[in-house]
Amino acid sequence: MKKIADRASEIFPLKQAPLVHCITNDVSIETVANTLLYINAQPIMTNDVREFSELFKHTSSLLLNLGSLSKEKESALLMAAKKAKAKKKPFVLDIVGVTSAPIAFYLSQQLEKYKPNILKGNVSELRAFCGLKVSGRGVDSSEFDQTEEGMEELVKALKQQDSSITYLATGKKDLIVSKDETWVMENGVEKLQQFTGSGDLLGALIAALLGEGFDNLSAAIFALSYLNICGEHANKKLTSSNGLADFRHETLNQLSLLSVTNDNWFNQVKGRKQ
Ligand SMILES: Nc1ncnc2c1ncn2[C@@H]1O[C@H](COP(=O)(O)OP(=O)(O)O)[C@@H](O)[C@H]1O
Ligand SMILES: Cc1ncsc1CCOP(=O)(O)O
Ligand SMILES: [Mg+2]
Repeated sequence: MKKIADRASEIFPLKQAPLVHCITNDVSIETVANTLLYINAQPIMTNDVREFSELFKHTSSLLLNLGSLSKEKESALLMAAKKAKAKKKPFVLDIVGVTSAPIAFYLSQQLEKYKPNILKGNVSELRAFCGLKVSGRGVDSSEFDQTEEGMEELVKALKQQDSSITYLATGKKDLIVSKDETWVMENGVEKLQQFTGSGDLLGALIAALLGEGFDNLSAAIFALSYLNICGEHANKKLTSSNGLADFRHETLNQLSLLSVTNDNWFNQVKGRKQ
């Protein structure tokens, strides 16, 4: 952790302004694009497969998000994943909604075969992905899926998935499972669950770090910790007259501020390797 912490102060804002191609959902698309700009990455939100050949010559990484699916988006997601594998372009797969959307679930299984660097979702989505019993519905996770036994069961199931992929399950505690290492991370505040797109923008942060050249595990740990510590700082700034929209606004503000005002932000990370 000490070695990682030494590098953390220099990560944000990103030095190389990676261009991140995002195929994401209609709900949080603007938040995702702005998130990338706030950390000095560049977003391009393109679903049109006719543009992919040219676009892939210029992009640093790719984000695929299964929220608000359509037939057209399904084809774009499959085509982008296929191209990413062929061109060795790093990509994140965010399996939004697989808990209760059978088409998204089937698509997540197909897309996994193209070997995303990171496959992420909330704890309920990752449980559904692994075929475990779930209480979560829609796109949100359930606290009943996050008991100690439930989390242990999920770690075991993730360890049996594809060992070339790093899996991230988010919630009160976050699990990162890669071939050789399992991490349990504990930053963040509950309010992060109460604005739509917090998971989606995390996917974009990870994709940006992959585009900047970070390895899978470092990209997951740095992006997750940065977002969650931004949320903690935002929460501290709120008074009783602030609502959840202010929390959202301040968390997004912190994406461009935290690294500048707290160059030792990584010392605030709570997490451990199992
Ligand atoms: N109860 C919680 N306490 C602290 N942090 C949380 C909590 N729930 C979610 N988070 C954090 O919020 C971010 C989004 O996670 P989550 O809400 O699980 O994703 P999604 O929006 O995809 O459902 C993650 O960084 C996660 O660690
Ligand atoms: C509400 C909603 N419906 C389809 S996609 C979406 C946004 C999901 O965002 P997140 O996964 O970050 O909660
Ligand atoms: Mg999500």
